Amino acid sequence: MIILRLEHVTKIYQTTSEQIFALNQINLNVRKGQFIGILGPSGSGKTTLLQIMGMLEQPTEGKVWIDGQDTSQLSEREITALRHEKISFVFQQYQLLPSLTVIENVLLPVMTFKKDKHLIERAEFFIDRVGLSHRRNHPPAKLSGGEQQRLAIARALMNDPDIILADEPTGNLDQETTTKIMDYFKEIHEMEKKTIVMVTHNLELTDYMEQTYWMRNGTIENDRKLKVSE
Ligand SMILES: Nc1ncnc2c1ncn2[C@@H]1O[C@H](COP(=O)(O)OP(=O)(O)OP(=O)(O)O)[C@@H](O)[C@H]1O
Repeated sequence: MIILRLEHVTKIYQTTSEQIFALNQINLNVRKGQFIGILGPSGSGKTTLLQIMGMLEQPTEGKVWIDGQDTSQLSEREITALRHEKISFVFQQYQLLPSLTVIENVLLPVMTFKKDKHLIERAEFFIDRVGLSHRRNHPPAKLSGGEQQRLAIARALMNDPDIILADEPTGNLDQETTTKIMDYFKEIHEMEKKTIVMVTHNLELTDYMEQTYWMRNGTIENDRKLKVSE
């Protein structure tokens, strides 16, 4: 089953002096439960692609289908609701709220700090899952980079998304911490059957991925140099 489909997606950024074709006629199908990697040089369009997949940006041309829904037909409000229901993000810079504690950051996607026992238990479950129970009431600034990214992964699981979009999630981490974080992604992929799309520069991470694509100047191709599952 196709969970994410891009059809002739083009994204043009208009600056005062030029038009930048960040994406040029991208066609891509992601199957439910797949773990795919997007690789390519700086400026090739990887982040733009991920943002369009997550409906944070709209394509200039073309369509994005999420779980069978043509998102071009949706209002802003419907897009927000669909994103909340189906998608979570993990970023290179973690994007945690510094004034909140670990547990409050995990509760943020469900927008509650009230004493909803079920949600608090759920947040505690994911905090435990990423090995941060002892840090429950600490602010993110007290955590290491790897711990902050584990917290971001716990937060990403809170709304039980079908799709996790990760943009260079290990870009700020050393090799050992990178392996730990990738093991969490592997576990989420295998045990929770989440679909994961990960942008990375790190060729070594492709061992974790079932399929990889290579981007160049806003176009995408199956990476034949790397492992392809089909
Ligand atoms: N908001 C914007 N306005 C104008 N141009 C933009 C904007 N966002 C991205 N671009 C341009 O679009 C192209 C693709 O950028 P994008 O960030 O998607 O590449 P990337 O492959 O993720 O790069 P990196 O690996 O360096 O993060 C680049 O030429 C970039 O300068």
